[in-house]
Amino acid sequence: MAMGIGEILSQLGSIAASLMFVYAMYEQFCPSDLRKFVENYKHKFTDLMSPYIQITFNESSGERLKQSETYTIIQTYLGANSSKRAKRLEAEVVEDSQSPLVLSMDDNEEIEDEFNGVKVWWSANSKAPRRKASSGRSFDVVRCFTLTFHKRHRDLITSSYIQHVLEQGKAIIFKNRRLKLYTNNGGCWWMSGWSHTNFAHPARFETLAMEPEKKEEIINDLVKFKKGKEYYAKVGKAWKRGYLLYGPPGTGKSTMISAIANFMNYDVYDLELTTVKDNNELKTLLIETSSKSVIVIEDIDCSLELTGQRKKKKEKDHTDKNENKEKTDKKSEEEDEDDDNDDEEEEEKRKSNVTLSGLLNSIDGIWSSCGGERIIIFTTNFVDKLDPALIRRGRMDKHIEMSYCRYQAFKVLAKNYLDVESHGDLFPIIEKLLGETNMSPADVAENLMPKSTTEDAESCLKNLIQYLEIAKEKEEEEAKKNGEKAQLVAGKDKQELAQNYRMNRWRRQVKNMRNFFGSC
Ligand SMILES: Nc1ncnc2c1ncn2[C@@H]1O[C@H](COP(=O)(O)OP(=O)(O)OP(=O)(O)O)[C@@H](O)[C@H]1O
Repeated sequence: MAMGIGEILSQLGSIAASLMFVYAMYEQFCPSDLRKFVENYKHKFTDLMSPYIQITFNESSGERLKQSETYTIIQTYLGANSSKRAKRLEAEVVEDSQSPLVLSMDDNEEIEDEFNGVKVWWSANSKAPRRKASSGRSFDVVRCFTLTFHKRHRDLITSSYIQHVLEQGKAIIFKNRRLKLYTNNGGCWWMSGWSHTNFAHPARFETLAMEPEKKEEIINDLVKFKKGKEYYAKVGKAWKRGYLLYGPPGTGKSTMISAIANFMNYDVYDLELTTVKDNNELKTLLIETSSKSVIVIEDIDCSLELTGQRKKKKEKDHTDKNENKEKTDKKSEEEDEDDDNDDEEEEEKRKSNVTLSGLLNSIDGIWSSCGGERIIIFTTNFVDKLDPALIRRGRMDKHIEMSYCRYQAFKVLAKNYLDVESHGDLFPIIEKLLGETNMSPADVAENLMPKSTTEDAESCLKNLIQYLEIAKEKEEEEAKKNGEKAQLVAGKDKQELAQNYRMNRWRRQVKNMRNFFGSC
């Protein structure tokens, strides 16, 4: 006999009501032990029937329920994917990030991901913590991500996919983080160690004025280094690179360091050697540096104790100076020496007890104790003053000369400062003058900068030409003076030589006469 729809619905309704009643009775009156037992078997039964596996990643872990790093990395990875796919998102402002607004999946939201053609599902949930935190932050609920996948992909997911998620998540965190500038000159003798601020120098390779081939060579070297993890491991070398930047003041050594840090997305450790007490403190500071960083020692020649070759060179300079003293005007020489002594005293005061060997040991030591991915950069205005041991290949792998501004470098500055790439009349004049004068990019840049809002590019270029002409004249005068001085010295030398020659000839004649009369 056929049942009417109304009858079916009323029967279904009464079954549902009975089930709900039974469930409510079970929840209320069933002893907790029995309930646990039932739950356990219920899970076992569903696990047996379900072809899916679930892995849960909790927000907090450990005794103190600390924020789990893995959870944060997964959250970042899913954030990048879910912001495009999920409908309910949670927003958070993270201070130390370049993109401070971070979006992640909201509770009970689910998204699908695909890896090597295999589909997986991630869901965000909350649950009660298994145990209470012993101290510190306490949680009413613990948030977690659940990864669901088919059991036939277990190996792929557990070995490769999770690895992929962690790598991608870390890469996103690394890309978005704010760079830090660490310094060790806290200013107080009792405060050793690094302090940091955000690193926000705008220098980029695109705005760095130097010969394009040289720039490209450096960029290629950096790219090779960045991708070189396996290579360095294969050849058994620490994953580090040393650069020596040398050249006159204002040629862009510090600017280059900032451009390198921005290009590599590395933190900068600006090591002020003169405030480091001794070799031990230096070692500690270097060990505390993190990987993916640039360690910088500026003006290395001024910071170190006089050792080895520098000592010898100084002694030689001193002897040379004494010899010159006899040849040049005594008064001006005394004035010069007074100035030199003042400079030396000042330099001596600034020096710490870090020795060259201490620096070499510390630098070599960090590579064996801290792993890699660090770039170390020394800068100097006087490359000849440096001990060869300090800058030998292997320690300073690449020696980069930062030179005076020539035409190609000027073009970059003109583009940066005036937004002009050519000027039919003025560019050729500037090209010629830059070839005849030694002017630093800093000076060229200063002269290119408009002095008022009404000054246009052409008048800035004309200012530069005027400045270059004056500089050229000065250089020529200087060269003339030096030439005259050299001639004077050479003239005095000639007179002395002639006098010596006459004396020797006279001595020889006397000696011959003595011999002659002696033999008679
Ligand atoms: N090659 C360059 N490209 C772009 N700008 C430069 C360059 N060289 C110098 N400048 C400009 O000049 C200023 C000074 O340059 P920087 O401090 O980098 O020179 P430096 O070689 O480190 O000088 P010092 O030896 O005195 O420390 C920079 O702020 C920058 O604006």
